[in-house]
Amino acid sequence: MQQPQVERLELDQLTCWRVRTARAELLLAQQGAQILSYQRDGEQPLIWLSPQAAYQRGQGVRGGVPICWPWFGDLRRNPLAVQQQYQGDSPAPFHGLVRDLDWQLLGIDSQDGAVSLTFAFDTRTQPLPGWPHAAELRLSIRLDQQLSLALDSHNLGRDSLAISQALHSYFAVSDIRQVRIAGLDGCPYIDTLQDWQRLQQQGELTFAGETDRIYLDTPARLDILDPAWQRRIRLHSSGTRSAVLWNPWIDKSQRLSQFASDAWQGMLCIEHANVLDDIRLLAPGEQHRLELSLSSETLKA
Ligand SMILES: O=P(O)(O)OC[C@H]1O[C@@H](O)[C@H](O)[C@@H](O)[C@@H]1O
Repeated sequence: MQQPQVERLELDQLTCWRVRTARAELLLAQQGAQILSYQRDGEQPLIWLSPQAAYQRGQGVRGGVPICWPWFGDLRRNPLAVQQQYQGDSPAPFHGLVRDLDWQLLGIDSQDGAVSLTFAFDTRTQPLPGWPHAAELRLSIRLDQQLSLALDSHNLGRDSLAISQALHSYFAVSDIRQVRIAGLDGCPYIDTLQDWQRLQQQGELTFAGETDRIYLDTPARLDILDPAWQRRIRLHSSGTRSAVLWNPWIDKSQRLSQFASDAWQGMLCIEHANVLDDIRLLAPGEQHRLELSLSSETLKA
């Protein structure tokens, strides 16, 4: 069996690792413990990375799997318990505080053709501006036949802690107008583009315009069906009952950083989350694990 290889490299200002196994390649950055890309041999990329991506310190990279924590999106749209944890004077950054900071690499382990990497972010040694709470975040990444991520949030303080979060995964697709998402039928969702109305999904989700929705009561399994690439991407999750489905479409693409004006056609985000009714309240000492694993198979016509 070909032994996995892990190579450290600098992409412009960022320290990154390229992991190669017998069947796949993964690229990740220390900043934000961000997966940047994932491609299985003989297939199109599974995780999308913008060709316009910039590798600059203090700036999130467009694409991959950014981690949104300790809140998701606009803090003002979060439940009060999450908002109250932030005491900063400056406006709260979108998607939390850790996506453009360096995490610590705790270790790389290679066994039986699989590679595991663990990153940590400890607010006791790296205090977050405006967020005076003791917590440790850990991201465990495992690359074998599939890609598995586990994000652990551990409350190390004396008071309970309210967090919202997401694994903001960007997926590569042939053409957004032709893909379907299975598994959401019957789920309630908030359409953030229609005054945050609460609606209900009927059947599979397809895309015909800008989409920015928060799905609730989501199941453990979602599938991306991509007939033009004859591919089904399977997403298995646990510790999450909410997911954000996002595609910027034409107009919003013009306003996004590190994003070509036609890039919306080849990507979509499914962000496994803990948001709105699904935020987590951690008692002192309590931990929460959010898990996601990704695999793919041929989609028969
Ligand atoms: O440009 P950012 O901060 O990475 O955010 C990208 C998108 O992230 C999604 O999670 C939001 O639902 C969108 O509204 C937002 O545009």
